Amino acid sequence: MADPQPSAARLGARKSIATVSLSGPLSEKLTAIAAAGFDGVEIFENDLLGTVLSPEEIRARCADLGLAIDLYQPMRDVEAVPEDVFVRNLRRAERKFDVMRRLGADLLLVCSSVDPRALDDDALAAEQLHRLAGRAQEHGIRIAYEALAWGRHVDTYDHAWRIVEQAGHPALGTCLDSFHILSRGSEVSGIAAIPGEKIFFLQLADAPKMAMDVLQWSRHHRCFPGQGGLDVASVVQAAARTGYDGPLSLEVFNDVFRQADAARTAVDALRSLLVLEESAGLSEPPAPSLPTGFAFAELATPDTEPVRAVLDALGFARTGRHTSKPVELWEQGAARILLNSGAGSRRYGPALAAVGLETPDPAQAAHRAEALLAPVVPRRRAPVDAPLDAVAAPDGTELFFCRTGRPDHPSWTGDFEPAPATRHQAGHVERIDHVALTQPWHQFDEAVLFHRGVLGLTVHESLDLADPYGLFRSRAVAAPGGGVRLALNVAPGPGADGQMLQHIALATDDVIAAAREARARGAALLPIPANYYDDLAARHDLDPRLLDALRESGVLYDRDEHGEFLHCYTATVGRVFFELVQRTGGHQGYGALNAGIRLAAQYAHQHRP
Ligand SMILES: O=C(O)c1ccc(O)c(O)c1
Ligand SMILES: [Mg+2]
Repeated sequence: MADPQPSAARLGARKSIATVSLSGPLSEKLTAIAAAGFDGVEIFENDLLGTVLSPEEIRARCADLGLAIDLYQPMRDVEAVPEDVFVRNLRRAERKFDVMRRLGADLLLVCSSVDPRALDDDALAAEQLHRLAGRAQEHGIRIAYEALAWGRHVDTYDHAWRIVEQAGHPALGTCLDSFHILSRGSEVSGIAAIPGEKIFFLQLADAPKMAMDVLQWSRHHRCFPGQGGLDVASVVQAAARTGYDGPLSLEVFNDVFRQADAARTAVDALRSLLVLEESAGLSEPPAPSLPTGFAFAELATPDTEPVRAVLDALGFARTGRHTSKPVELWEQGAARILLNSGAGSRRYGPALAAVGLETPDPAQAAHRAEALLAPVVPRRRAPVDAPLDAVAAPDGTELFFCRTGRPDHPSWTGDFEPAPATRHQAGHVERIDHVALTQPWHQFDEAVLFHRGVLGLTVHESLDLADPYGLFRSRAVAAPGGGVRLALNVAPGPGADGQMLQHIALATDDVIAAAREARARGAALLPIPANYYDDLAARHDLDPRLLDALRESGVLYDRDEHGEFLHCYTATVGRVFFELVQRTGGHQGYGALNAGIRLAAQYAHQHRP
């Protein structure tokens, strides 16, 4: 769990979150929300109905935790109904006013009606909302009217605002919700027409672009800003320009977050608001110091022998030994692999434990990471070790901000002394091309936002990859220039052995030669089915000699408008495997088209008779 840093959260606007966004009982949600560093909450009615705490106890709990109750919600199906129905609605409202008095809440969200009895009559809607606001005012309560994207007659924010304007009551304003606005494709420029003091509340949610019914989309797939495909910052900016100075409040309905750990989700949520504020130009956290390359990848395993054998076959040589820890440095070209036998698990075998990122300004990168609530890795170093700043990514991988071999900064390589060389570096490997990290399924969105926000990496489109027992998502995050590329994959489900495999892709100048030589030196490379090459011949107009060479060396092939991508894989050791890749002509991909072949081949290899 991240160390909450409320001071960072308190910069900029006040920040709130709707209790519906998190898992668990209300009391645990409130604890998680406060621990992350939020200023306030929207209490969702269902959370109140389902708790044994009385409204007074919820009020006291929030006060103890330093949380304001910014909103109570929702009240549904109020407006534009026949008079007898409306009279009953007013009676319903009185019950809510009473609960709110006991809670100490003074803002009630009313969402546009989905009642089949509601009439398409703005004047009636305005008149009835005016009466409701009058009643509310007697209790010191204000009403924020929100257009649901699937409202029966009112489904856009500008329509809701027109009704609020027509009603003309001081206790009636509007609530803007970025999901409803952006899911309908509404122009955010219209927000400028609303006086800031009539925007009573601002709710924020993102969502991946999906072609589906908007109600289902909203109720299952909302995510925190920066995790989906909507331009939430444009809504924040537009609202800020009106003079709106209320809280930025997250309201996310999401099947995954409803199950995930609330404390962790709350930190993820607050991080999304911090990144959003920066994107909207409302705050300036320390700027990212964009990584330019990989300094190293560290594998942890008590039993190093199987990995040493693979590294040796790939042409790496052991060149150094840490002066105070059981860690070996293996090098080839600019690719550096650390083998740490003082960590890792005997049960699962070798695993990727850490990645070193070449960073122009490591201290700056660490300041940003801290400001964005990244858990800082405690320095467990010997007195002589170079000071290294590191943070833990959501999957536990430690990310070190490094400056290797520069005179202006201590280099981690200074902690290594020359080791008796195993052999000469002999392969075609030039550097680390990318690292693929498998994420637990319920932390995927968090991981994407973490790498984008904390490291400043660019997020590429989400892909669906098929393996024999599942379909899972994959998203690349990369630094401009491509010096650092990470592929984030969702762990396939339990049906696919549920393994959290990770891999290190090594850039070569000649992958076919590299594969042949690695095999000759005893590497087990992943066999690729002949059917793949028959199909490849049909898909691409390849030189028959190249096709033969690919087939013979087990190399996969992909191509885009920029160039080619040739790659092959070693067998898996523990939880890791290596990939050899060759890019030509500025190819930017990762061989996604071949991922299904690779996964099927890995499955077959693992279950070979
Ligand atoms: O899904 C809903 O019903 C719902 C309720 C209240 C909101 O503020 C909202 O945006 C959606
Ligand atoms: Mg809403």
